[in-house]
Parts: sequence; C-alpha cells; structure tokens
Amino acid sequence: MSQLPDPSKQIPVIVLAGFLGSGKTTLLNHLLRASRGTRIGAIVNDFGSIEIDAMTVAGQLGDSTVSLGNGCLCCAVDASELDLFLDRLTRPSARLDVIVIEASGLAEPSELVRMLLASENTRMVYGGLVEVVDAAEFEATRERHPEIDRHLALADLVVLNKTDRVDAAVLTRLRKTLQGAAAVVESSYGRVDPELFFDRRPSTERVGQLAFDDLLDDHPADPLGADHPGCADGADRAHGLHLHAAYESAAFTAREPLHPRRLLDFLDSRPEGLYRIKGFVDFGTTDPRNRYAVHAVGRFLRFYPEPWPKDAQRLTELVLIGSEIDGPALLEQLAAARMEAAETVEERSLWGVLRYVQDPAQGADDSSDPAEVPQQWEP
Ligand SMILES: Nc1nc2c(ncn2[C@@H]2O[C@H](COP(=O)(O)OP(=O)(O)OP(=O)(O)O)[C@@H](O)[C@H]2O)c(=O)[nH]1
Repeated sequence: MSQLPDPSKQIPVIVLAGFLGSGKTTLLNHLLRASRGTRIGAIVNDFGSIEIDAMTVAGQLGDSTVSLGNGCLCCAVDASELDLFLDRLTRPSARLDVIVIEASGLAEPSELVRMLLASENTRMVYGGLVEVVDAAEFEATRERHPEIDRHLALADLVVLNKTDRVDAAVLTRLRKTLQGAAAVVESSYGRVDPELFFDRRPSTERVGQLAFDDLLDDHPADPLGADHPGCADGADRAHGLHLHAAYESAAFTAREPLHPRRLLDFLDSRPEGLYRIKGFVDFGTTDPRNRYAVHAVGRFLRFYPEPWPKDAQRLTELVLIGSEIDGPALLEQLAAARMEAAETVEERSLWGVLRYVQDPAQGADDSSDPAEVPQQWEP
C-alpha cells in the first residue's frame, strides 16, 4: 500500500495572478529579495512570445526559475508541461521551501488552481491564490472585464498594489469594493510581508472563497469556439470566457538601436486598446552603458535604465499586448523608430525618455529592503 504523503514535507505551490501590469513580477521580485533564507522556486508564464517576465526574474533565481512562455498556462491542453516543471522543482535535490507560479496577466486562475489540485505530484500541495490588483487601473479594468470579480472570489489573499498612485478617496472606494473578498493587504511596489506567502495554509476542502465543488462546476462551455490566439490547440472549452480570448500580443525585436524621440512618439500615440507594453530598449550611443526596461500599463509609462548585463546581446525586445489592436501596423510603426546605420543622434534626444524615469531619490521600487543594492545608472 502506498504511503500517504507527510503534509509537513509537501511544498506549497502558490499561484500569483492579477490583470496585466498589476505588479506580479514586482511582487515576486520583492519576495525573492526579502525571503531571508526561504528558498523560493518560480514558474513564470508569459503571454507574449518574448519572455520578458522570465528575463526580469531569472537573474535572481538561477536554476529555480522555469519559464512557460507564449500563451496562457491555463489553456494548456493537459497539465503535463506544468507537471514536468513541478516535478523538477519539488525534487528534494532542489531544496525548495515554496514554489510561486506567476500567471500571465490574462490567465484564468481557476484553471490553474484546478490543475494544481488535480496534480498527482505528492511532494507538493496547493498553497493558495494571491490576486494582485492595480489600485490605479482596477475600476476601469473591472468595467471592461467584470469577470475579474470571479478571480477575486477565488483568491485567498488580495494584494491591493500601487496604492502610491491613487488618492485617499479612491483608496477608500477600493477598500469598500474589495470588502468581502479574501484578506486584503495594501502595498506599493509589491512590498508585502513575505510571511503572508510562506506560511503554509492548512489543506482544507475549500479553495479561496469557494468550495472545491464550486470550482469543479465552474466550467462553462465556450461560446466562442475553441481557437484563440495564445492558446494551444484544443484548449479548454471554457476558454472563450477567459480574459485573454479578447487579447492578442505582438513581439518586436530589433538589432539596431532605437531613436529615443521616435520611440516616444510611438508611445505617446499608442492606441487605447494597447494596454500593456514591456521589454528592454537599446538606445545605442545615446546611452551605451544602459539598457532601458520599459513598462506601459494603460496610460502609465516608465523607463528603468539598468547597466547592460555582461554578455547580453544588444537588442531591443518588446512585447505589446492589447485588444483590438492592429499588431502588424504597430510593429511597422515601431520599426520606423530604428536608427539608420549612418544616423547620428544627439545625446539630448534622450531627455524625453528621462522624464519617464523614476527619480531614485523619490523612492526606488524596492527601497524598503536594506539587502538590496540600488540600481546604478548614469545616462
Ligand atoms: N507606481 C507604482 N508602480 C508599480 C507598483 N508596482 C509595480 N509597478 C510598476 O508597474 C509596472 C508593471 O509591473 P509588473 O510587476 O511588471 O506587472 P505584472 O503584473 O508582472 O505585468 P504582466 O506580467 O505584464 O501582467 C512596472 O513599471 C512596475 O515598476 C506600485 O506599487 N506603484
């Protein structure tokens, strides 16, 4: 007879979900920096074909990060790829204490939870769903996507993030809206107490606010049919109701540096539907030392200069995610921002970009963590 697993030795697997750009990677990086000895494994699921999130996290974790790119994990035909990674990360030799799955910003959390609960891997236990909410964008996002309420209903913990971006009145309103959901913690730049994540949740019949049976029943037929971009063939029939059924992504790569002013023109005139842009930009001789991480979430735009990693290929790599966007046209516009070989560009053309760089003196993203070395950049 096979032995029942010892629950005290099972590794909790936490799902970190939340809409596009809400701050999942930022929070995951905070956890990794503030883990103080707890060994965290991460599985990162990007929606776009260039795995920007994985690139942002991977440096921190080495072998303990695995990336499941290009498509939503929630629509994998079967869970075998996830199982494979979980198998690898839960091996005793990996010596991990906890595993965090960062879902894509368009994933359907209930599908991920279902996959984890159905997993036959006895070395792990489902550790709960954390839903990150962007305080500045939440109300507009919820209006466009009422299904967000379903995600919140399933959460064990809601992190109301980006509180620095809203005033007291909005915050009070949000607190009221989120009342009745799971425990809510507020944060700026994902700085939450890691104890909230690492303390294993007792394994019970309930998942978040719902019973396990509710979760199994929550499997509506797909009114849109089976084929949607970003999904494996024959993906889940409920997929039509998933957020990402309405979204598409486009990937842009350029070997030539981009002209700062032309890139800004592109960003300033980005269409409403283009909700999320992320990646790294090479501005060539205008700043040869640094690459610029770029993040656009709704109308929010930020550049984060950071020294080029050693041996990194000098490329610009961007992922664009939006609904009702004309991907090829956007890529063409971006291509026009590439510099010609003979083109000279004045250093001051970078000034426009620098307006979107957060002043480190005003509190860098993770300044709360004394263990962290502040980013050095000199444009
Ligand atoms: N002002 C402010 N910006 C934040 C905060 N948290 C994250 N950001 C910024 O928001 C942008 C998106 O953050 P990410 O952590 O990449 O968001 P994400 O949820 O992983 O994004 P996707 O994977 O694309 O869904 C970045 O520019 C972050 O620096 C916050 O609390 N306040």
